[in-house]
Amino acid sequence: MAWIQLRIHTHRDHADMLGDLLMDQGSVSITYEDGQDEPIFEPKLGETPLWQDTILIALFDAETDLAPTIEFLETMPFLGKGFTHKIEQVEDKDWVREWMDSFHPIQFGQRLWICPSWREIPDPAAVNVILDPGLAFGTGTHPTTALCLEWLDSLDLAGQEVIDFGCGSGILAIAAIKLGAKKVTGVDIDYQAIDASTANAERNDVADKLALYLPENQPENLHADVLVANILAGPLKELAPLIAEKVKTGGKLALSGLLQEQAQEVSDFYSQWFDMDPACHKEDWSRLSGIRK
Ligand SMILES: C[S@@+](CC[C@H](N)C(=O)[O-])C[C@H]1O[C@@H](n2cnc3c(N)ncnc32)[C@H](O)[C@@H]1O
Repeated sequence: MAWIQLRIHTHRDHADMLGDLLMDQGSVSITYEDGQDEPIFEPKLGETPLWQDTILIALFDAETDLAPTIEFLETMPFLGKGFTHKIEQVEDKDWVREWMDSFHPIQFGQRLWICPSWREIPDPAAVNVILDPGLAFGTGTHPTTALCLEWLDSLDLAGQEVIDFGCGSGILAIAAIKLGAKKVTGVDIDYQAIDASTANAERNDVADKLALYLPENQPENLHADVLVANILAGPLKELAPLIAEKVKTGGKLALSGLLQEQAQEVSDFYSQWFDMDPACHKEDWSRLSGIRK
């Protein structure tokens, strides 16, 4: 089945209402895109913020005559006569296949691979984490995850206790276990991340070494040899005393989720507790690392 889509530039204050109107007009799905370059990095739980300049895309069955819908929208005061819009044909595809085709095994550092379950493992003798994209963040394709995976691969984790703060899909926690960690604790504010990490750990046969907590349930006196936190600059600064307290003297720390321009400030802040290394960068993102004083 083929489709047509109607693209309309709108303001975030009108986007939801416009979406509802278009669903009433027979649209089968509504999607929102950034109309400018205004990144939204990490919305709070339960929030779905939109961009000031939002592009709304309404999908319709290809047989739909959109003329009455356009006429109707022209009566809306926030759009008006001759409002800017575009109608596009969308060729039908096997979207699941298309999506699956875009994920491939990726190598991080010397030993570690992240492999989608539907792909052949390129190097069965390597350290392989089987992981499919899901609702929680963390497939390995984002530079911040990649920087943390490369850092974990560079360590000798045999027998070490590790904390993964902001565990998302569990990708870093599971990689740490497969790289030799004795025990890993994953913490996340999002219960979907806890569920995803549990399922991914089970699939990788490492669930017995992974303990997962929402922050309010994490054990007191949780201490580790290695702590990795891929969150964002703001929370990393807020959480700094708590993070520092969890790392044993001489223990190792990696922080990511930082934009390059934020790295120096966060590094300076953490140097109260850690001897910090120079930052590593990938695309616009940075990773900091250090040793607990
Ligand atoms: C960028 S994702 C990282 C996921 C995964 N560790 C990775 O490297 O791909 C950040 C995760 O941190 C979680 N998070 C954000 N703020 C947090 C906080 N204050 N405490 C614990 N987790 C937090 C989010 O829910 C999200 O799952």
